[in-house]
Amino acid sequence: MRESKQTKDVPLRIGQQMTLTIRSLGINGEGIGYYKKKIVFVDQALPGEVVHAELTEVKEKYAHAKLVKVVQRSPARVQPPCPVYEQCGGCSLQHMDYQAQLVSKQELLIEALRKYAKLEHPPVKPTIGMANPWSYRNKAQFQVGKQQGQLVAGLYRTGTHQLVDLSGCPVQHEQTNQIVEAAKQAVEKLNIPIFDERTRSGVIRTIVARAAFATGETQLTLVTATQEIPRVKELILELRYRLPQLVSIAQNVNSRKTSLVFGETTKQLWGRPSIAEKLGELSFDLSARAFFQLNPEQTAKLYDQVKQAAGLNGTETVFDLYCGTGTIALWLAPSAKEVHGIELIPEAVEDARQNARKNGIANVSFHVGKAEELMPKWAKQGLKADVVVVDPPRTGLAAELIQSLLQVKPQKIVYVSCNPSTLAKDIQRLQQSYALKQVQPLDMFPHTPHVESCSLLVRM
Ligand SMILES: C[S@@+](CC[C@H](N)C(=O)[O-])C[C@H]1O[C@@H](n2cnc3c(N)ncnc32)[C@H](O)[C@@H]1O
Repeated sequence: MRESKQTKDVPLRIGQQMTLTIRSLGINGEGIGYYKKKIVFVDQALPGEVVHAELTEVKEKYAHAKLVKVVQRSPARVQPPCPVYEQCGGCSLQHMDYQAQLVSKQELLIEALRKYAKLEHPPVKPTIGMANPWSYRNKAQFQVGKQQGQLVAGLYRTGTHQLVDLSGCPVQHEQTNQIVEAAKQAVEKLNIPIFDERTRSGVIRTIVARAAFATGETQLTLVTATQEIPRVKELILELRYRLPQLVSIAQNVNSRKTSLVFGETTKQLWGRPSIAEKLGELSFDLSARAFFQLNPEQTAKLYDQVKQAAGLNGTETVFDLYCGTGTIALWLAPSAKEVHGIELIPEAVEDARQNARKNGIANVSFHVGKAEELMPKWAKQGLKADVVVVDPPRTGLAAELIQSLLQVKPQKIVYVSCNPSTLAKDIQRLQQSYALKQVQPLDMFPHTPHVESCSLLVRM
């Protein structure tokens, strides 16, 4: 179907079919085309392709469409290897060749910096990818349910309550897949009831499997709606028989009506309360609920980029803002005079302090609070940084923090971002006193549209 004059002033409607040329990739991995100047996001369409698409949603400024047919195919189009790729929606770029994914992530950053930071030639480097972009996730956190009498474990299809079975998920590490399968089999064999959200009856809600890549230790946590698990002793024996490499079996109790996975109470059913993991030179004890980055191989590369950008010589005071469990601070501490971290969540700060003790690192301190409140307060008290690392959530930096950075003027700002748009908007504001020297994209989650980057801003 060609764009015709006939339809020029007729509003678009759901169900309408059209032919579009896809110009670029959107932040959620959809192809972007234009129909009479209106932006149309087409799921699973790739840049350079000509596609037939059918509108599924029409808004004032944009529309969404589903792909009906690829008329002209991109050379980057590949057959997605995962059998539930369409239903799951987690890896929405699996239909794109991996090298092309890396290029598109670099382009997304360039586009965002052109649009919001008004930079004609943003200094964005090629994306650092993975040699093997599969089996990279160290943790599976799968809901369980019954479908046609079968026990399934996986994730809900986006926007629905339909569970997609993720047996053998190709981005999960082999060990986490094995743990999930064995846990399913053991629960099924012993007839332990699965939690049913509608009736709010049953026991098992979620299977959480974690593997420590550096040490090979593994951990299983069963999240239950009830305090007790029926036949728990038999269950432990079954799990140990099926998974001889397990180091830790825990139960977390979550009886609330909530979309949060974990409840307040965790009980150790068998083995050690935590597993040992290493990242670079650092050691970690990971308890059932402890946060740890999901792709350790890329995390180490990201932190090396942060270190390189910070360019420390041992004399600097560094702030690690939005520090989580303190891993960036600990990565930098041996090269700095001192590092101070700020993080909103008290449990994460506790973990950060514990991680510092475990690694014998004394020139760090971690503080609970909002970065935008503590940093100006410290400045008033005379504590200022030479280098500030920020790693905010998707929303980017708080306006008060940007203001404080512009007042205190540290020599360097190293900005770790998971959202090109907010990064570019924040850089636009910081540009009055800082020059953007480089942006290094890094692929933390291959086959997903997630774009992580590390940028260096230097005081002018
Ligand atoms: C992207 S994570 C940072 C992770 C950490 N740097 C790492 O590498 O593991 C963002 C963190 O910022 C924290 N956070 C959110 N808002 C904050 C605020 N206003 N001040 C300080 N921390 C905040 C979140 O709790 C979260 O741990």
